[in-house]
Amino acid sequence: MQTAVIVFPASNCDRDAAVALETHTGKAPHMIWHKDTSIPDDVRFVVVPGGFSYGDYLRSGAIAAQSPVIKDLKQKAEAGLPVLGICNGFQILTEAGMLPGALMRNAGQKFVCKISRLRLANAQTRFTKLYDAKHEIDIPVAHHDGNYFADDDTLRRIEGSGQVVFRYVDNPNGSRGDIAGIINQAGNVLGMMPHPERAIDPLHGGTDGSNIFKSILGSL
Ligand SMILES: NC(=O)CC[C@H](N)C(=O)O
Repeated sequence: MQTAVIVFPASNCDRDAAVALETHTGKAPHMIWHKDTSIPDDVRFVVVPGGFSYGDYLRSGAIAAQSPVIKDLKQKAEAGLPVLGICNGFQILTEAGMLPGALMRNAGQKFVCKISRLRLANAQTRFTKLYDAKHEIDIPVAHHDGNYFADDDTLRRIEGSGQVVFRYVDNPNGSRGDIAGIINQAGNVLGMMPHPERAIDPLHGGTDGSNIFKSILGSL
């Protein structure tokens, strides 16, 4: 199955995302430079990877959200293409208006780099259906702007419609509602601050991230 990773200036988790996709599909993804204006039609799943696109200037993800390829990504996502935004990728998807809310500076003002324990807030999405809803999972985080914010109305709406997918057990960044990951209303765009692509091999210290890739790829 053909997948793709979008690469921005100063993406640094694009290779990890590519390894995760190749591990789960047996096929190398297309690496799509952000200046490309379209995503090839054979692509069935896109990862917007982590990193420090444009040096995190202005706001993390704000400049990358204006990249030419985002227009086509938006159109294809609206038509149903599944998209996973990881860390800086999540920031880019919120800045592009593809997911609600914003990622602000961590409450502690420091970069946080550790394994975080997550609860499944919704184990029935296309990205999480292979998880046991009762299990907690360990996935690494590495960010300075992971403090999820949404206004009260938005928060009520996403909580009410099952769009909160992951919550931190031990909130490392001050996110409202301990939110670590959310999905769009249509259920095909997931954004999360933790890095599932860094938890797919026992050599990573754990494989709890694998089921995200298996769930979404298995749904295609
Ligand atoms: N690992 C990442 O993607 C980091 C995201 C972003 N640059 C931040 O520090 O918040």
